[in-house]
Amino acid sequence: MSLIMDSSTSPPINPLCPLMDVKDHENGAFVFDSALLQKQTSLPSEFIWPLRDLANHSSTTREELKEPIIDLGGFITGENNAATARAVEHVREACLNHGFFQVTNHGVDVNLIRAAYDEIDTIFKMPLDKKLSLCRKPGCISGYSGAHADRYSSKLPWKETFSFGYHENDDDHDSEPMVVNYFNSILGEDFQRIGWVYQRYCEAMKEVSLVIMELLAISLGVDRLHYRKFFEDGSSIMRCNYYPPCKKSGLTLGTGPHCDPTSLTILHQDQVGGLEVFANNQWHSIRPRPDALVINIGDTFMALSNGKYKSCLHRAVVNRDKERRSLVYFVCPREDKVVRPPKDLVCGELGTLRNYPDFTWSDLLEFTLNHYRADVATLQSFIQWLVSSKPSNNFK
Ligand SMILES: C=C1C[C@]23C[C@H]1CC[C@H]2[C@]1(C)CCC[C@@](C)(C(=O)O)[C@H]1[C@@H]3C(=O)O
Ligand SMILES: O=C(O)CCC(=O)C(=O)O
Ligand SMILES: [Fe+2]
Repeated sequence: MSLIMDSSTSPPINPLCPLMDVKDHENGAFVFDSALLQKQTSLPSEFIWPLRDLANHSSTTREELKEPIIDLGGFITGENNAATARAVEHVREACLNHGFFQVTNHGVDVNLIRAAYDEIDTIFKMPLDKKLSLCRKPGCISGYSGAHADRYSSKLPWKETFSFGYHENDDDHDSEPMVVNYFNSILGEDFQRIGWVYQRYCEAMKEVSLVIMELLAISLGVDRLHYRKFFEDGSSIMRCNYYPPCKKSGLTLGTGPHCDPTSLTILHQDQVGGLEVFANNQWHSIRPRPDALVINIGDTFMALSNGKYKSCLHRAVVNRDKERRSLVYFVCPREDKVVRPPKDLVCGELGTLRNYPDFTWSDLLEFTLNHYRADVATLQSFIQWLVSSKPSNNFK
C-alpha cells in the first residue's frame, strides 16, 4: 500500500480487522458491507473519528448557516443589472469569508436532478460482489469505493461512493459521449439509461460551472471571461455519495472535515440533510433545498484567486435512521494547465505578491490520490511537498 499521509500522521496499517463484517476480496483487500454494518449497534473502531472532527456534531440544534441564496436567473439572461449586482456582491462576501454559497434559477432541469437520484441506487443497491468488481483501482478516481477501506486504515468515512470523469467530447460527434461510454464499458450495454442520465447531468453541471466562473471573475474584478476560458476545456469529476444510516452516528462521519482540492464544487443533497460548513468559527448545518445547488470554492480556485477567496471547509454527518445521498460535481481544469492567478490579483503596491507557486491540477490530484488524504490542510501540505521536491518552483 503506498504511504498515505494525513495531518493526523497516523501511519497506515493494513485496513480493517475482521470485526467489521467485511468480506475477503479476491485480491486480499477488505470491503465495507454497509447492508450488514448499518444493522449493528457496535461501531468498528476504524469508523470512530477524533473528537476534534466531531465537534458539536451531536447537537441536533446546530445553527443553520444563514446565507443569501443567489438567484442566477437575472444574471444568466443578462437583462437585469440590479440582479447581477446583487449576485456579484453576495458571491464576493461569501467567498471572502468561507467560500460557500447556494444558487437557484440555475437552469438545471429539476427532472434531470431527480433522474440522477433515481439512478444512484443502480450502483449502491447492487450485490456486494458486483460492487467489488467496480472498485476504483489504486491511484485512480473512477469507480466504486466502500468507506475508502482500501486506502485508509482509520477515520473511515461512513459512506459508499461512485466516481467518474467527465469532459466534453472532442469535435467528432460520431464518438459515443464519454460518460455513456464509461457506463457501457463497466456495466454493459443494458445500462444505457444510467449512462445517458449522468452524461446529461454532467453536461448541465458544466454549463452552470461556466456561469459561476463568470460571476466569480466579475466579483474579483478581473476580466469576465478569464476563468470561463481557463475551465472551458477542463476535465471534471462526478461523484455519487451514499451514506447508510448508522446507529452510532454521533461517533462517525460520512465525510470528514475537508476542503475540496478541486476548483469549484457543485453539490446537490437530498432532503435528509447532513452537509455542514465551518464559518464564523463554528459548524453550521445547511438546510437542504431541492431547487438550490450548493457551490463550494475549492483549493485550486483559492490558488487561482491568489488566496483572496477561501476554500470552503465542510463535512457530512450521518443520520441514525435514514440513508442519505448527494450528487457532487467537482470542476477541474485540464490537467496540464498551470494554476496561476491573473495578474490583476497579483500586482500590489509592493510588486508581485504570489501566495502560491505555479502547479498543475494533475500534480495536486496525484498528491491526493497517492500520497495525502485530502483534509483541512491539503493545499499547504501539497505546496510544501511540491517546493521540497521541485525547488525551482515558479512563485513569480
Ligand atoms: C480530488 C478529489 C479527492 C476527493 C474527491 C475529489 C474532491 C474531494 C476529495 C475528498 C472528498 C475530500 C475528503 C476526503 C476524501 C478522501 C473523501 O472522503 O472522499 C476526498 C476524495 C478522494 O480522495 O477520493
Ligand atoms: O455529501 C455531502 O454533503 C458532502 C460531500 C463532500 O463534501 C464531498 O464529496 O466532497
Ligand atoms: Fe467536499
